[in-house]
Amino acid sequence: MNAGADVTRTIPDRVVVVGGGTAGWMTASYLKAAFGHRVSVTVVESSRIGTIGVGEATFSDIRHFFEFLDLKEEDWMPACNATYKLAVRFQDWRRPGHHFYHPFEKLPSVGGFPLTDWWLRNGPTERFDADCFVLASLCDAERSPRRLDGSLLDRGAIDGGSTPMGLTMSEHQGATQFPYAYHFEAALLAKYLCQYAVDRGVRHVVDDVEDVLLDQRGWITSVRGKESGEIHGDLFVDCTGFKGLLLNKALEVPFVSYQESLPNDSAVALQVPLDMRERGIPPYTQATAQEAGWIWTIPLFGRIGTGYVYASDYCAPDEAERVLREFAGPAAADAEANHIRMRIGRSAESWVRNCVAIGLSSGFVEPLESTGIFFIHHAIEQLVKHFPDAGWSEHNRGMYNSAVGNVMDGVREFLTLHYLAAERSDTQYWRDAAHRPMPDGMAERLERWKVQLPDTENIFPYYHGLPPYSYMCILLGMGGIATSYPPAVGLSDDTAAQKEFAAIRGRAGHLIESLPNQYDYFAQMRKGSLR
Ligand SMILES: Cc1cc2nc3c(=O)[nH]c(=O)nc-3n(C[C@H](O)[C@H](O)[C@H](O)COP(=O)(O)OP(=O)(O)OC[C@H]3O[C@@H](n4cnc5c(N)ncnc54)[C@H](O)[C@@H]3O)c2cc1C
Ligand SMILES: N[C@H](Cc1c[nH]c2cc(Cl)ccc12)C(=O)O
Repeated sequence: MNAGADVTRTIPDRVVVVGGGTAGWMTASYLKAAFGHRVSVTVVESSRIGTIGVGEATFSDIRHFFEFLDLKEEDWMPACNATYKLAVRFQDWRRPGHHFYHPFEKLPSVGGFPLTDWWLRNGPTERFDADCFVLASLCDAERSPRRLDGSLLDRGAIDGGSTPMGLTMSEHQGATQFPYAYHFEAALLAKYLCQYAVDRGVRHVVDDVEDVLLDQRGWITSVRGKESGEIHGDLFVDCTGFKGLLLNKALEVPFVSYQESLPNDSAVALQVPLDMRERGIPPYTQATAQEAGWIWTIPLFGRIGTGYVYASDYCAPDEAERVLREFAGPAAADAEANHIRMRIGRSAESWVRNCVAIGLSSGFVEPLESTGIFFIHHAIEQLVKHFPDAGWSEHNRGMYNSAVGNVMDGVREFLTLHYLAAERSDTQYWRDAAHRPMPDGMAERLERWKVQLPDTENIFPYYHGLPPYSYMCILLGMGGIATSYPPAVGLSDDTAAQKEFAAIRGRAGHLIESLPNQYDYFAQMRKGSLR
C-alpha cells in the first residue's frame, strides 16, 4: 500500500492501459479517436507474457468500432487476414449430419406474427433457417455478401449508418440488422490498432508491470514497470486478460463464476493452412458438436482457426488435442497446439475506484456465439459514455457496472439455452447439459418460450446484444425443446405467409446466381481493384 498523492483531486485526463491484447489496443485506439489530445493514453504491455492468441469471430456491430476510428474495410481487412461472417453454422448439435444457421438477418413478420410462427403452423421441415432466412441459403452456397463492385447483397439492406458520437450499440439495437460480421486474426488486429494508436499519440511502453501502487483509500496512483519504473495516471484500465492483475489481484474484486450453467472451462487451438483456391472460404463460423463440447472452425484469408472447447470434467487435454487433430486432418500435422484454461464468469464489478477492467479481466463466456470482442466494444463505448470527471460520481460508476454486468449475464443465459435445447444425448456430457442449473429468472422465461416464441417482452430484460430472433434460431434449430405457435396463427389465413416463404426462396436463388465466392472477392480487394 503506497501513501501517494490522492488521485481524486484531479480531472482524469491521464489514462493508463495495462495489457496489449485485443482489449488493450481496442481501448487505446477508441479513446484516442474519442478524445484526441485532451486525454493522454499510455499502453503498458509485456513482451514476455503472451496474449490469449485466439478470438477471431465477431458480431456485426463491430463495424461501428471501425467506423468510429474512420477505418474502411479496405484499410484493415487485408492486414488482418479478415473475411466475412454471415452466420454461425451449428453442426451435429441435433444429431450427426444435421446443421442450421444463426444468421445476421431480421425475421420477417406477417400479420403481426413472426414468420417462424407461420412456419410452425405449416408443419415444421428440417430447415426452419433456410425457409425463413435468405442468408442460410447463401451460407450453404458459400457466397460473399458483397459483389465484385463492392455493392452489398441487398441494395435495400440499409445499415443504420455510422454511429455518431454518443450513439452506442445498445441505443442502436433493433434499428437495422446489418447482414454480416467479420473473422480476423486477433493478434494482427492488435498489431494494426497499436500502430493506429501510436500514430495518434498513444504512448507505448513495453515492460512487465511488477507492482500496482495504491493510495491510503485504495485508489491506484501508479503501476511500476520492471524497467520503466512508476507510470502515474488518473484512470487505469486493466486489460491483463484472465489474471485481472489490477482489478482482481491488486483491488481484490471478486469473480462471479458461471461454471454451473456453462461447464466448458478449457480449449485447445490450432492454426491450419487453407488452400483457398481449392476449398474456398466459407462465409460463416462453424460450431461442430463433439462428445464433451464443440469445435470452432473460423475461415480466415489463408488459414483456418480451429479449436476444441470442452469441459475438463468430461475430457482430458491430451484427448481433446487428439480429437481436434483428427477433426482438422493432415493439414494440421505440423500445427502447434495452444492449450487454454478459461475463466468463465465475470468480475462482480468491472469498475472499482479508478480501475476499469476491459476484456478477459472483466469477464468471459465460451466463444460459442463470438461474444468476447463484443463485450470489449460494448465496455469501451460505455466507458466513453460514462467517462469520469473530478467528482468520480458513484452513480456514474454504478450505471457503467450495471450495463456491463447485464450484457454478460444476458449472454450467459443465451448460451445456456444452446445446451438446454440441444437434442443430442449420446454422451453423459450431453445428457447432463440438458439439466444444468439455469441463471436466475431463466426457468420462467423458458416455460414462456414453449408457449410463445421469444419476443422483446419475454427474453432477458436488459440489453445484451442479442435480439429475439437469435433465441428463436437456437430453440428451433437445436430441436430439444418443443415449441408451439399462437392459436390466432392457426385461425388466420396464411396466404401472405406463403407469399413470404416464396419470396425468400426467390431472393435466395437470385442472390446465389449473382454473388461471387469470398476468395474471388477478397483476392480482388487485395489487388485494390474492387470495381
Ligand atoms: C479459446 C478462446 C476462443 C475465443 N474466441 C473468440 C471469438 O471467436 N470471438 C471473440 O470475440 N472472442 C473470442 N475469444 C475472446 C478473445 O480472445 C478475447 O476477448 C480477446 O482476445 C481479448 O483478450 P484480452 O486482451 O482481454 O487478453 P489477452 O489477449 O490475454 O491480453 C492480455 C495482455 O496483458 C498483458 N499482460 C499481462 N500481464 C502483464 C503484466 N504484468 N505486465 C504487462 N503486461 C501484462 C499481456 O502481455 C497481454 O498483452 C476467445 C477466447 C478464448 C479463450
Ligand atoms: N447485435 C446483433 C446480434 C446478432 C444478430 N444476429 C446474430 C448472429 C450471430 Cl452468429 C451473432 C450475433 C448476432 C449483431 O451483432 O448483429
